[in-house]
Amino acid sequence: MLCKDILTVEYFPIHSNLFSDEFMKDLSEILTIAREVGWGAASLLSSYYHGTAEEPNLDIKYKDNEPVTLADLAVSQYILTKLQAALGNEEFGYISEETYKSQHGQNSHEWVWIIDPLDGTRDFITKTGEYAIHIALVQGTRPVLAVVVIPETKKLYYATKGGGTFVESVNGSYPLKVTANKPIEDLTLVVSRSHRNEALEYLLQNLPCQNQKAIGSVGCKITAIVEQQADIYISLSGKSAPKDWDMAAPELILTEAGGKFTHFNGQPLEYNTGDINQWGGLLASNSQHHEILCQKAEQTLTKFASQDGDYTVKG
Ligand SMILES: Nc1ncnc2c1ncn2[C@@H]1O[C@H](COP(=O)(O)O)[C@@H](OP(=O)(O)O)[C@H]1O
Ligand SMILES: [Mg+2]
Repeated sequence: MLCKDILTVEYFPIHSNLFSDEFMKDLSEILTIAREVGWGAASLLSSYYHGTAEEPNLDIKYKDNEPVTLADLAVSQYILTKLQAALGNEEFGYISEETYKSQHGQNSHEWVWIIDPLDGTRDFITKTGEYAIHIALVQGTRPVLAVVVIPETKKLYYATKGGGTFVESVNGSYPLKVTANKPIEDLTLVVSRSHRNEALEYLLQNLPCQNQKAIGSVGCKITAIVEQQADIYISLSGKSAPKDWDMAAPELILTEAGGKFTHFNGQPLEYNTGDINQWGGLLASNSQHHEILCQKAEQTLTKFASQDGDYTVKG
């Protein structure tokens, strides 16, 4: 496992030309750092999950109705400290779920790390095992590098823009590609266990794919798709919305494996725009029937809105 201390890694400059050879070399060096940080973070998070941490008490508090534990805070600090020690603050900005304040708005750096130290905190607390660590590097508004770690399966997924998706475990590292050859009725859809609302329930009941299962954490849902245990993920905001750190890393892991991840209207997701919320309907798939499912989701929501005048994607 790659868990060696990265504090000694030398600082190296970033080049703004995304597809130059020099940049690709730098991106692969940055990926090595991000993977090491991912494994280290997984080991720390797992120690809280299994009660072997020095201070295993989770001290659960609630912020905007979402639980936050000492594990979220400790892992956030670990990831930020390690990345900043290796890469500095001059060329990179850092957004972590646990340090972000809504008044921060848009980070002015071209290169911004977007970090969710513990995605699926509710599942972490209720011990379903479905929780993940997300680390994404965004250039402008789009992800170029991603690491998603699932501590309970001891698997780390990584992707770079144009470089494909890989899964790493004690057995080594393998490329992952999704395949698509099922009729729409046979697709398996994964959805949140704990963030559901009336509009989402209505949508789920009216989609052509009725094989549906609840999984905690966006990272766990998306990796279920790249592992071909599921085909589609749908997210629909209500009074609150998922955030940039929930989506940025999982999105690149899926799209580099051949999947698609868009708003229901087909538009790509954007990150670090100044509004950290990912409002509206999002559909992730292994690419098959993506457009038709997006259309059906939009039509179904329009029908729902005509029956329930109160519904809007923000409220
Ligand atoms: N409607 C919503 N409002 C706020 N956060 C949401 C949300 N839907 C999903 N999320 C966030 O997305 C992550 C995965 O949720 P779920 O397991 O329900 O799919 C959680 O992140 P955190 O655990 O990092 O807070 C959760 O807070
Ligand atoms: Mg999250």
